[in-house]
Amino acid sequence: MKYMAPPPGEYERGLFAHTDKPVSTLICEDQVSGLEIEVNDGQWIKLTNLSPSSFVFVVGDPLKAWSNGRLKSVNHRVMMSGDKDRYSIAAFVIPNEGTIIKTPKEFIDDQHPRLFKDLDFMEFFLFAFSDPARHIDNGELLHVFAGLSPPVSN
Ligand SMILES: O=C(O)CCC(=O)C(=O)O
Ligand SMILES: [Fe+2]
Repeated sequence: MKYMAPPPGEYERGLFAHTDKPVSTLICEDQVSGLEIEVNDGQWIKLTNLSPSSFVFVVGDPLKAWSNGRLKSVNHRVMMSGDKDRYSIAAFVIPNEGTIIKTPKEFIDDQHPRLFKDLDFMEFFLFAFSDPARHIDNGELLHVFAGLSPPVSN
């Protein structure tokens, strides 16, 4: 992906805040940082000074569902500053059509009640990019599609 440098002196959105809809994503960025993650108190942290051989592993919503919420699908975005364009590569894990994401029973007990219904990956993925989903907050899509209880905070 290529993100254009913003106008001089500006701090501009390159990619809107979202959680990933593939099972997981590996991101590699080239020289110019810009990837930010949202932490619990609503603060955004820029991932800076990644070595050129680093990859960022992003847990997607289906992996959060599989792990019964133990793995967090972090909200992230790209913000641009400075005068250089940014290049990144993202490798998405998309399972075969027909794959059902099912929480293993080992992740469910009295302290950790089941949070999500079994979900058909491709149905969820298509829903996430469908017209009705445009009116739903991106971070809520998993809960709207498969949540069994009110959303747990990320
Ligand atoms: O370009 C990046 O570093 C982030 C890309 C990303 O979050 C995505 O494609 O889902
Ligand atoms: Fe992403």
